Amino acid sequence: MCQQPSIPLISEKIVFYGAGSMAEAIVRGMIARSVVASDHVVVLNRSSNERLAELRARYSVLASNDPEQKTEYLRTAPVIVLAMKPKDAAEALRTLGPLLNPDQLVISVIAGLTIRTIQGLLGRQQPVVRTMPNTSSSIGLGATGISFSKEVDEKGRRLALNMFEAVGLTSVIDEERMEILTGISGSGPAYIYYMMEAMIAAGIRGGLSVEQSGELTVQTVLGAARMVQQTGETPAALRKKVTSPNGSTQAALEVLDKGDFFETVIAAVNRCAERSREMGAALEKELSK
Ligand SMILES: NC(=O)C1=CN([C@@H]2O[C@H](COP(=O)(O)OP(=O)(O)OC[C@H]3O[C@@H](n4cnc5c(N)ncnc54)[C@H](OP(=O)(O)O)[C@@H]3O)[C@@H](O)[C@H]2O)C=CC1
Ligand SMILES: O=C(O)[C@@H]1CCC=N1
Repeated sequence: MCQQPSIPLISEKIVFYGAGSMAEAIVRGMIARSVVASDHVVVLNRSSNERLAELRARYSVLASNDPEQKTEYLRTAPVIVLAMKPKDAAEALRTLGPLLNPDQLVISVIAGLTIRTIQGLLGRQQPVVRTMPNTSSSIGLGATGISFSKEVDEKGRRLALNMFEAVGLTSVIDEERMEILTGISGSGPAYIYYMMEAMIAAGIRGGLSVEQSGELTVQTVLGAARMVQQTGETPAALRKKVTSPNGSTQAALEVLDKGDFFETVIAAVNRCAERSREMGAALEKELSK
């Protein structure tokens, strides 16, 4: 694993095929860290011109919905990032396949979609990088799992790593582990936000102002994560330091345990992984159509 090393400038043109939250998070993170010039980033979507205008205004990237120009970008870009929803991926890949030449690197951020299915839908053994980033990439604090198809050469590996190292931590993993990684870090921000929503609501119900409860919760989550990172102590050891025998924290944790908090979180992570597999299986079925 590595985080925020000095990243060389990426000189290749990168086309984002899909221009939603995840594409924007990566674009924003890369541009904020100046690892790519904005005129080397192209964003394409299916139909929303307003969205493309928004991204153009925010990041000075290139964007187009003109069918001929779209085709030209896809035909020539050294790197194409697949960033549409799983339900839209099959059609997009079938259209993309015939446009590609063998050197173009395809990087997917799509949950569940396997390298085998991507190559099958493209109809060619394209070099493919399967990733699972998260939206914290937008502030350089992403966590991205990465797997490579055997066709990806050293230059392609380095390029993909540079992209995601620029926006946070990267972890190269066997593709079979991508679903469980999705359960931890791909979807993980949502669990933390949900926990924060509940803490903020509790504070407000107890009489704190919305601002007070929000600020205290954010600082608490930030401080807890930094403590784990900076002290090198385990979350369990740090938890014990907060928990005085028979004190208030112990009382709170007992309530969480009554709700089977620990096993519930594990079940949620596992269900996320299972759902990713289900989405992958649905896309794999597209191969026989
Ligand atoms: N959001 C997250 O936290 C994470 C998401 N992911 C993955 O990222 C992918 C995108 O998710 P997210 O950004 O949230 O989705 P969004 O709904 O925000 O964006 C989807 C984008 O895909 C575009 N699109 C749809 N069909 C096509 C097509 N045929 N050709 C080109 N573009 C198309 C849409 O364009 P239009 O608006 O014009 O229809 C839109 O710009 C998903 O596969 C998800 O699994 C991975 C990790 C984390
Ligand atoms: O919910 C989803 O399917 C995507 C994948 C990881 C985060 N969001």
